[in-house]
Amino acid sequence: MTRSLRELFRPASIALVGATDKSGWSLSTFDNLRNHLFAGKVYLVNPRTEVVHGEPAHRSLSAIGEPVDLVYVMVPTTAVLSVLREGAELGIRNYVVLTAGFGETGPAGKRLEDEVVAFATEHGLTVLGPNGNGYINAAGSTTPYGLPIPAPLLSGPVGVVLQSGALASSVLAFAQARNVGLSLLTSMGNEAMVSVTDVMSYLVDDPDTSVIALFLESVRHPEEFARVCRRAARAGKPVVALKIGTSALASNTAQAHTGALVGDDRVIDAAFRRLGVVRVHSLEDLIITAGLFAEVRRVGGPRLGVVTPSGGASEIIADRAEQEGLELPAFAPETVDRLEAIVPDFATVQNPLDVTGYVVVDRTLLGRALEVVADDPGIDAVLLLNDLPRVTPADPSVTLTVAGATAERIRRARVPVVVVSNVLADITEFGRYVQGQTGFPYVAGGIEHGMTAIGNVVRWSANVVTEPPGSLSPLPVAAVPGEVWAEHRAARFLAGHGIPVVPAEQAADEAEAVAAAGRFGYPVVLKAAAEGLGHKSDLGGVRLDLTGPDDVRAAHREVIGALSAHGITGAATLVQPQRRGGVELLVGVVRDPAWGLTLAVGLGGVWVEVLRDSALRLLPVTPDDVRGALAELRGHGLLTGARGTRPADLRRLSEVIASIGDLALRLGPGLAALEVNPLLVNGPEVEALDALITWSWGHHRRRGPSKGRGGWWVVVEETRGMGAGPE
Ligand SMILES: CC(=O)SCCNC(=O)CCNC(=O)[C@H](O)C(C)(C)COP(=O)(O)OP(=O)(O)OC[C@H]1O[C@@H](n2cnc3c(N)ncnc32)[C@H](O)[C@@H]1OP(=O)(O)O
Repeated sequence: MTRSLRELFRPASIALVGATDKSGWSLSTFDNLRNHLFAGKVYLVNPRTEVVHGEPAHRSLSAIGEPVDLVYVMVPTTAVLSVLREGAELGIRNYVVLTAGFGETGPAGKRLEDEVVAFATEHGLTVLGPNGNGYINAAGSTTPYGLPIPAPLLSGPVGVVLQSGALASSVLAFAQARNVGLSLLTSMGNEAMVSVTDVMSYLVDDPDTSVIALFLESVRHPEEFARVCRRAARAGKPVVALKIGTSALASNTAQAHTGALVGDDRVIDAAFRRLGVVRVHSLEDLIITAGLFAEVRRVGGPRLGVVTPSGGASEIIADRAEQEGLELPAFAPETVDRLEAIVPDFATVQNPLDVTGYVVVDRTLLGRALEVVADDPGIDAVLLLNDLPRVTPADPSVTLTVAGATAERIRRARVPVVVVSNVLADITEFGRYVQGQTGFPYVAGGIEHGMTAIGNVVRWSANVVTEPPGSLSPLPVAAVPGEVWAEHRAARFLAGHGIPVVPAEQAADEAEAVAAAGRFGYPVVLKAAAEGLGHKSDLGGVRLDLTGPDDVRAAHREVIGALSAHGITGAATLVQPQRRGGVELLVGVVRDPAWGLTLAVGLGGVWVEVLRDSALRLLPVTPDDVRGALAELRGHGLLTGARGTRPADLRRLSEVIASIGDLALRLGPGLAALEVNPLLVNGPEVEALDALITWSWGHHRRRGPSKGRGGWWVVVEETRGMGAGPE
C-alpha cells in the first residue's frame, strides 16, 4: 500500500471530475491547487459546461487526451463508480472521492461503497475516501482538498491523519496559527480502501515526516495499528493521538467487578501506553505537542531548568511541572555564581529562575541566563519562557538582533531548549517574520499546553516500546461456555498453577466445617461454595471472625439457609483461616473486544468501589509493568507504609500479579474474566483470598464440542496467538 500511496500523494497531474461553478467544494479544490502552487497540470471535467472556474472544461476524462495521475471525484454518489470505470480504462490509478452518501448513510450506501471497493481492488486502483476532503501534501505543494486552505501553507515535519473532514481544517488553521509546518494532512473519510494505518505506515517511511499526529474516532484495525506504532517507535517517530469516543465493554464480563473499572477509553490509554502513542485531549495539545516533537524530538530526562522574566509565571510553571512529573532541581553552585553575575541585584537566583522585568532594559538578559542554565550539569532540558513579538516595532532591527542571538544560543545549548510563550495566542505576521529571519525555534503555545507538551516529550523519550513477546504455553481447560467458576473452584485452580492462595477446606455439613476450623485454628472465615456463585456476599454467603465451634456451626447453618432462600440447594461451605492486617488489592483480567486481555489493579474496598482507584495494563505484563501500575494508584502510599501499614514487598507482589496475568493469557480465548479480589499483601506475604473465573460463550471451539452435563463443554485449547492480543 505504501507504494500506491506514494503515487496517490505525489501526482504530476490532477483531474477534478464534477467540477462546477455551482459548488464551493469544486471552487475550493481548484483554488487550493492554484493558490498553493501545484506544479502539475489541473484538468476540469464537466459533461455539461465548457468553462468552469474561468478555465476550459473537458466533457469527460477521456476527452482530456493527456495522462492524468489523480482524479478528484465530486460527482453525485451514483455516478462515482462510472468515473472510476472510465478512469480505469484510461489507466488512471489514483482517486480521491469527496462524494458522500456511501457507507456512512446505511446499508444501501454501504452496498455502493462495497461496489466501488470491489471494482478498485479488481483494477488495482487506490481510492482515498469516499466522504473525505482529500489531502494536503504541503511538502509537495499538492492540495486536492475540498475546503479553503488559507495562506501561508507551511510545510514541515508533522504528518496529520484525521478521521474527520471538518476538523481537518481546524487542525490546519491551528497549525498555521502556531507556525507548525505539515508534511501531509489527510482527511480519511470512510476509509473504504485506504485506512488510517495505511497512511500512518506511509508516514513512517516518509522522509519529510518526523512526527505523526492523529485525530481518531475509533481504532478500526487494532492489530495493524499496533504494528505500525511499533514501526514508528523503531523509526524514532513519535505518534501523538487525540482519540475521542467510547464504547461499552463486552457484556460477558459483567460477572466480575473488574468490568466496571475497565471502560473502553481506559483500555485505549493502556494500549497507547504499550505502543508508545502519546495521547492528548484537545486539538490544541495535538498540534502543540506534535510541534514540540518536531523541534526537539527527545529529552534525556525529567529535570528542567526554567528561565523566565516573570515570578508569577515561574510559579505556574513550577505547579504544572509537578503535575507533569517533571523536576526542577536546584542549580549547581557554579550555575548560581554565574547567574548572580548577570541578573540584577533584586533578582533571586533559583530554579525556576525569574530574571525579572529588567529584560525590558537589558534585552539580552534572558538569552544570557538561558546560556548559563543550559550548562548546568543537573538538568536535562531548559524551558525558556519567551514570546515571539506581538507588536511590529517601528525599527525591527533590535528585535531581530536579540531574537537571532537567542536562537543561536538555543542551537548551541548542551541540552534541548523548549521555548514556551506566555499565552496561547496566534503568532502574528511579524512574529512569523522574526522566526523566518532568525531561525528562532518553535514556540509552544501558552504555559498550560506548553507544559503538557514538555511532559509528553519527556514521557515519550523515557518510554521503551518493546516488541510483542513470544507466546506462552497454552493451558487446556475444560469449561462450560458462559460458566462461572466460583471461589472454591477458581482458587483451587489458581493454587494449582503457582499463585499463592489462602488455604481452604470444603465442608458438606456443620461437623466438617468445625473440623476444618480446628485444623486451621481460630478465628476462621466461612463462605458459601456453590457452582456458578459469583457474588456470594450479596446473598449473605460470607461470615467473618468466627472464634469458636459454635460460631462455625451457626455460620454454616446460616449460609446454607441464605442460599436455599435464593433457590440454591446442595451447596457446601468453604472454611479458611481469617487473615488480619495488610492491604487488600483487586487484581482483575478482562477481555477487551479490540485489544484483548487487560489487567486492572486497584486497592480493595473503598478505594476501588468509591474512588475507582485502579490502573490498567494490556497483557502480558512484566513485574516492572505491574510496579508502574501500582505506583499510579492514588492509594499507593498504603503499600509503602503510609498510616502505619506494613510496607509491602513490592517485588514479590508485582511478580504474583504478573503471574496471574500470564496464567490468564495461557487460558486462551475462552476466558472472559479472571478476578482475584482481594489479593492480600502484608509485608512479604501475598495471598489470594478470593477468586472468580468467567468463561465466555464459546465462539472458540478448537476441538469440537462434546455434550456435557448442563451444556456444551468446550475444550479451550489455543495453540498460537496467546501473546498480547492484537499483535
Ligand atoms: C467536511 C467533511 O465532512 S469531509 C467531506 C465529505 N464530503 C461531503 O460532505 C460532500 C457532500 N456532497 C456530495 O457528496 C455531493 O454529492 C457532491 C458535492 C459531490 C455533488 O453534489 P451534487 O449536488 O450531488 O451533484 P451535482 O448534480 O451538482 O453534480 C455536480 C457536477 O458534477 C457533474 N457531473 C455529474 N456526473 C458527472 C460525471 N459522471 N462526470 C463528470 N461530471 C459529472 C454535474 O454536471 C454537476 O455539474 P453542473 O451542476 O455544473 O452540471
